[in-house]
Amino acid sequence: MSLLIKTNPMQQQQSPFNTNESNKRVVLQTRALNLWYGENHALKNINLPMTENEVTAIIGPSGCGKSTYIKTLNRMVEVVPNVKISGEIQYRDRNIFDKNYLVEELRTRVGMVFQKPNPFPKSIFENVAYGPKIHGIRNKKILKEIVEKSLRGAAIWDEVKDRLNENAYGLSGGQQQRLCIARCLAIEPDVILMDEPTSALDPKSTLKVEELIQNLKENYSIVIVTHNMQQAARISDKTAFFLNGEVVEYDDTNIIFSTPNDKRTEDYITGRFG
Ligand SMILES: Nc1ncnc2c1ncn2[C@@H]1O[C@H](COP(=O)(O)OP(=O)(O)OP(=O)(O)O)[C@@H](O)[C@H]1O
Repeated sequence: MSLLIKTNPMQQQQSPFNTNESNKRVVLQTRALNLWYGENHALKNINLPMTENEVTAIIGPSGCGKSTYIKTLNRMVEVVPNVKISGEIQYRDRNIFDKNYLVEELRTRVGMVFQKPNPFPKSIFENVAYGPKIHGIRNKKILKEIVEKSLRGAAIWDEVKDRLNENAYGLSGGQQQRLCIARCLAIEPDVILMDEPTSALDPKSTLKVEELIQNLKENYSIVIVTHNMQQAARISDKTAFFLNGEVVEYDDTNIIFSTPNDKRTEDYITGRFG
């Protein structure tokens, strides 16, 4: 059967047929998750694993709950008034809703990169050093090392190494997004959540960030919300298709984009709706 959307052949080689590879550990496990904004039942009985050192794409039409779900994974969604949540999300061996699990602690492990690059109005250096400083690191030499390592990790070091003291607003949009990824790496997360990280970028910057995501999965587990089907097919290992607050289908990306189980998935990825 021919592929509906071209997927990355490397990923097909790594995980040819199924999602139940015993060698992949689950880093975040969602069980029976429901979320309401007031009366609006936005997430309905979500059960999803997020696998270690893989990219999981969350796809689906506007308003289906993608952003809500990803923001639930690091409890950002709870800043919205009148949010009610039931169910469980396990990060490694802990329930993230456990009263004894501090939100700040969770967010150092589960970092987030937003749709629009949002650097602070500070120097490039200070943007990256900000998180470590908040965590009490004051030693200049250590901070310098963290900043360099994080900028290298976000594939932007060579472009900014001679202008670390310049304001981050002077960078291009694509550079700003990679800087925000560096800022996220500086707190040494385990999981990186990305909410449409390339939607505000031009095609060239998008490609750079996509390449970066592919490299980052060696050391991190990544969850990415994207409206871009080609992007999901290119860079993710697993894909979850959301519709009306429910997960219609979750599987290896090459299966979702070639032989999906559910007609609604096929209709969506072939552009029949959404
Ligand atoms: N802060 C909020 N307060 C109340 N309702 C909200 C809030 N954010 C989202 N919703 C509602 O929750 C549902 C899911 O929205 P969400 O933003 O998660 O969808 P999405 O799939 O990310 O959409 P898009 O692709 O357009 O970003 C929608 O009905 C939306 O109106």
